[in-house]
Amino acid sequence: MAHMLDGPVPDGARSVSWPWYHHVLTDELTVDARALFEQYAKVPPKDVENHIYRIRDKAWGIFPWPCIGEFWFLSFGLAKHPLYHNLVLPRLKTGDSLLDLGSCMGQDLRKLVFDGAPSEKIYASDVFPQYEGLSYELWRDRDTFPHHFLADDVLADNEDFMKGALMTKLGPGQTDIIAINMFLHLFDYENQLKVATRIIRLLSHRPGSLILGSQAGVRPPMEQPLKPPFDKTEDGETRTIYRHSPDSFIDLWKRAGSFAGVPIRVWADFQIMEKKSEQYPAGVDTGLEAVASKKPFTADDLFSTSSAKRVLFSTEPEARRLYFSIIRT
Ligand SMILES: C[S@@+](CC[C@H](N)C(=O)[O-])C[C@H]1O[C@@H](n2cnc3c(N)ncnc32)[C@H](O)[C@@H]1O
Repeated sequence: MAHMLDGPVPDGARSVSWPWYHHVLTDELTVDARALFEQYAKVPPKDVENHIYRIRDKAWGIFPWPCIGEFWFLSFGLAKHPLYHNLVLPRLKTGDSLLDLGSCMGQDLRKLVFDGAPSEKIYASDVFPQYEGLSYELWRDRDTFPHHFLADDVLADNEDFMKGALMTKLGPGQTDIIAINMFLHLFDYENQLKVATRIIRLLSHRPGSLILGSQAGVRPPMEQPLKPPFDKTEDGETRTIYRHSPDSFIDLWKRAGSFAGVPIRVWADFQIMEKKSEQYPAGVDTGLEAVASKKPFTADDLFSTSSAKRVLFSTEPEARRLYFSIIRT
């Protein structure tokens, strides 16, 4: 099955004329994002924008992902997940390990460390090995951030995947938390199932181990052709991706759980709004305090009470951000 990384990058794909290459920062550099550059990366305030433009253009030269062109890497997707503060951070502080799969510029891991997570057991993995060096350049932490980058291709054939860095350096059944942000939606259905099954195999055998993230979603779920110039392979084969609704996403993971022979519970829902300031309309009980007061946070909190769900709202049919958690039971 053809996918985006099959074959050479099409001619002109790195042109800065594509609409997903934004020439200037507008509201992407939030106060929170700026804080990370100034306080974590120690970039002088007046240099922050130019620092971002310079490294963003290097990343565009590696591969012209929309998340690079649109400065999505400044939005720290993991930190917006409803379980970030209540579950992910506390568990890392008590010794859990975390893998960021499809880590790109490594921003979610730096945000975790900035928010107090220890860095010893956090790992990044991406198909492009160049992101390791570029992340150090962006975050200026080569001497302090662990060199835990595993270059690997989650779509590799079985033999190569078994010999790859994820399986040999990290190993099956080892990782307590696996973050996949803006990742699975890059693939067609068949490849999503293959990758989801591999992710479940990487997950720790301990009940409560967690896979979480967010990605683009749509209702009803559908296969979509990729946008030009990635819509066709050199041989003229059409490239497609699969966009999920919460229900189809849950079904995908249940199938992957059965393939892997691992018991899991899956939760997925759309979130109405992207911007934090708009997320919780006045008067809405977010449920976060109720969640925070519960120790320990259990799988039941996520699935059978409304606590996590109350921060999220299913909405009308259209493209939305889909948030999800998969817990090993
Ligand atoms: C859209 S970016 C998202 C990056 C980041 N997680 C975020 O939320 O901004 C997807 C990432 O997945 C990586 N990726 C794509 N195909 C992959 C594959 N077959 N194996 C491993 N990583 C892959 C890309 O290189 C890219 O860094």
